[in-house]
Amino acid sequence: MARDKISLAVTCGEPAGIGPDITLLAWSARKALGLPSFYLRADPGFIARRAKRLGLDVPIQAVEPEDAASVFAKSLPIVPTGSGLEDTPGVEAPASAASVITSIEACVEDCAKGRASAVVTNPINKAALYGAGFTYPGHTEFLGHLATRHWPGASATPVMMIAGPSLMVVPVTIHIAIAEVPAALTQDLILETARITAADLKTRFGIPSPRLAFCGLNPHAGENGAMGQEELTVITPALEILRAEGIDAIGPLPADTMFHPRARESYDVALGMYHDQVLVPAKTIGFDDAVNVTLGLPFVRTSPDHGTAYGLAGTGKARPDSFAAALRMAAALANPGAL
Ligand SMILES: NC(=O)C1=CN([C@@H]2O[C@H](COP(=O)(O)OP(=O)(O)OC[C@H]3O[C@@H](n4cnc5c(N)ncnc54)[C@H](O)[C@@H]3O)[C@@H](O)[C@H]2O)C=CC1
Ligand SMILES: NCC(=O)COP(=O)(O)O
Repeated sequence: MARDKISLAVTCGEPAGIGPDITLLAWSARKALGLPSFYLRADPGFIARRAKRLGLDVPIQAVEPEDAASVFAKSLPIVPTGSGLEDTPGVEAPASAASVITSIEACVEDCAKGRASAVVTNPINKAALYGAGFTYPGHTEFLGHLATRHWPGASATPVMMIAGPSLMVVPVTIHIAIAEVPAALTQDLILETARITAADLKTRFGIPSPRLAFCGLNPHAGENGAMGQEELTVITPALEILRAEGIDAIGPLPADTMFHPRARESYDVALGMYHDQVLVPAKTIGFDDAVNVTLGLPFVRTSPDHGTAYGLAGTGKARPDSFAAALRMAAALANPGAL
């Protein structure tokens, strides 16, 4: 199939959250938002009920992935996936967990089979999925697993990046308790994360010599060991290895002073030692237009930078901006060199 006829595959996400809302709102404003063709893998009846609740006139058409592009201009293409879902905005329904997972699996398989150009995920309720036996901390880790299922032998180490117009960040440790961070922060993990980040910024984002700025772990980047040892024993030695490999590795820098506008001019991506260290500045600066993109996979995956926002589901108040940015970025990344 010609590449321009292949659509993006969008997952259902948590049915009680705002995923359905932002998908419907984005499709409704597809021209103004400059959106590429996409299809949703979900229960069409459920999506129609959410559209009605939101007062949106969205014609829905059940399709196969290959036909999505040809109907996208006139109707929202849905590939029926999973079981029928109740429309209960804001109310967790444990029974929907299997459909949420099936939708993610099916979208990745579409990519592997050349039926989709990239995967865009809607937000999931992580705790709800854990309750149903889901063993991965989040999409990022689950997608790494699915990559090994569908691309045997391909290198698949998922790295989370939140990319906004004025700040891109990567957390080295991701979804773990803060108490576990020091033990999880190894030289190998820093090296692997940095190498994948540098490689993907070159090949996918078109930055020929990416500048990677690393946060310290401790206040003042450890103040020469007075406020913690990890900068001296783990981070700095890793950065020396990266520099010897030709990677422009800056730091470790005190995290509290590296996100103001002038400081941000000195690097292309900031690597934090734990989730909130870099996701707080990234979402504070660019909540509406930043995109969560998984590096290190053999396929393209993006997502809005926000979660399920239960309080907004079904109200029409959720903003589709970050989701729209995720769709545009996925389409651009699926065509290497386009960004
Ligand atoms: N990629 C994913 O699947 C993600 C899933 N989550 C999950 O989402 C759930 C809720 O997490 P929270 O930390 O509360 O974050 P959240 O992003 O759902 O909400 C944080 C705040 O931002 C607002 N907000 C979020 N999206 C918005 C939008 N599109 N338009 C307007 N306002 C918006 C919410 O109303 C709330 O005030 C958790 O279960 C978490 O695991 C969180 C982040 C990413
Ligand atoms: N805070 C970002 C986040 O939780 C995204 O996780 P993932 O589900 O994309 O792995």
